[in-house]
Amino acid sequence: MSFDRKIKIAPSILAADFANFGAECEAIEAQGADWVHVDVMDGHFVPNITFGPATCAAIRPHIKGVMDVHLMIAPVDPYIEGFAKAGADVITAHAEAGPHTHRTLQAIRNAGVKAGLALNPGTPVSEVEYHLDMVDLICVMTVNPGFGGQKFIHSQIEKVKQLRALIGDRPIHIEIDGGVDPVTAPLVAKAGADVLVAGSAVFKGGSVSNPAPYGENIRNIRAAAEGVWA
Ligand SMILES: O=C(CO)[C@@H](O)[C@H](O)COP(=O)(O)O
Repeated sequence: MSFDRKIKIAPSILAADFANFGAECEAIEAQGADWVHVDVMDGHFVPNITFGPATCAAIRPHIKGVMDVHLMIAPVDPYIEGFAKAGADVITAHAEAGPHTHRTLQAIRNAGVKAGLALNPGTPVSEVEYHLDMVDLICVMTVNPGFGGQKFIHSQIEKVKQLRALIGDRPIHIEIDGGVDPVTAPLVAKAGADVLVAGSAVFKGGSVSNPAPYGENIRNIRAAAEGVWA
């Protein structure tokens, strides 16, 4: 997985057909998705339950590109190895998931996977300051984690700007997760984000048997985000 700062669209399969994940992953990649974002929730760290490493392993053969696994679970450390073995390219843990973030990031990298750190909307940028040498991605939650289809929290744009200034030239992705659509994508792209996770705004109007809307939705988000540099 090489590093670049081009806009990458990462559809969240939280908004996909849960009975058809493999075909959904193939459909979004065929329609232009750059990464596939996989939301793992435990009903404890967040008030929703999705799936675990077995589901990730099952969908892995259906993903040609990057499998971006977002762990909304606590504790997180006992499960890192399982998600790495399931074929994750990136594993993102939450700064709020436990007291030993540095150890968690070490464990992710030791498992041979790129390490991501997610910040809830109320968590300040200073939380990542002493982890910059340990992260490949910082995920700014622009909704409270747990559910798709929520409203984008605008206060997080300032956080993205602060992060961009803090990161400087380091090869660290800034990922945005929650409420991303063609209206909010340019706001976060301008602030310095490069990976845009979008669930409802990608999957709306389409299906495995009618995937063209996925392509149109992805193109619209990408064009809106890239438009800020035009
Ligand atoms: O992690 C989460 C929610 O916890 C996100 O990945 C959402 O699934 C994004 O969904 P939309 O806001 O784009 O519908």
